[in-house]
Amino acid sequence: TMGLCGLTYEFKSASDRERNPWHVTIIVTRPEKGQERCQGSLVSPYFVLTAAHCFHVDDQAPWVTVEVGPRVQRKVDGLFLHPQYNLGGRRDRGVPEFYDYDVALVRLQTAVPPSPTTRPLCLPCTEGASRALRLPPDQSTCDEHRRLLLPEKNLDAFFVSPRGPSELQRRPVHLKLGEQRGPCEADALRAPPYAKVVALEDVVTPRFLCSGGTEPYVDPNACRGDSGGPIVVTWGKRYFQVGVISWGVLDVCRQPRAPAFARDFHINVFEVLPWLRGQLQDEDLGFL
Ligand SMILES: Cc1cc(Br)c(Nc2ncc[nH]2)c2c(Cl)c[nH]c12
Repeated sequence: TMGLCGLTYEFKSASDRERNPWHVTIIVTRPEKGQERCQGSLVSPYFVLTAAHCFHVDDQAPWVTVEVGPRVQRKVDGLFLHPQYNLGGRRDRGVPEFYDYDVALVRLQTAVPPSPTTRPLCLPCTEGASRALRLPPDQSTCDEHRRLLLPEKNLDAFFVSPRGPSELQRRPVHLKLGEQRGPCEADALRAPPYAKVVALEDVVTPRFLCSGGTEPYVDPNACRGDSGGPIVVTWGKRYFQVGVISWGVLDVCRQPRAPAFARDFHINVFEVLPWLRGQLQDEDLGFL
């Protein structure tokens, strides 16, 4: 059974890591090619969930390290990209970068034991999430988790951006799951790389959640370096992962006044559950 996922220390003097103990940074150092950074979330003692586009098909586990704390880097012994992720899969339709199924799991060489600064985020449709939602056994179904965690309306959520060596900043966003979903998704075609795309469905698939824009609130935008980080929703005092940051329309993350069509797209964790279940079957998470 999963320990206490999505639990934080939020007292006044708590550190950024005590408030976001699931947050990790992934560092890919390719021989003669420099470094690439992404964010990720601890989802079990051995596994980190991130974006598949953080890796190239020929990347190898020894080139990847996971920073679980300031100056604490862990080695990796496995990279598992979603089998349906294929960045070049729709070039024939004018889509230079196709981010469908943009998720990956990174296996650490040694387990990260739960501590005040390291603790997994709750994955929906697991026993740990049911306990964190305080659901009785008969209501502990994946459909019930989805109904509670992803209601069809504008939904408060947040992502975490590293700001400086050991500072983590929560950025509040609104997932457009109600009637604003259509307009949010439609802005995908304003992304310069998608100028030649004919049909919205060629870029935005049912796997995506959409955030950003200025209505009803001005949402911050993710930076490319935020890719792979979790989109988190709160239930009571516990935290759940509903998305993985994938891509955005404009790279305007540090500009204070982004245009209303600057949207960000995230992979919906509920849409990749069969893959998560398969990859994490030995992690004792108790998938429902
Ligand atoms: C967070 C994030 C990731 C990626 Br990958 C980007 N790259 C991109 N988006 C569309 C096509 N390519 C962007 C951009 Cl652009 C803004 N934010 C991004």
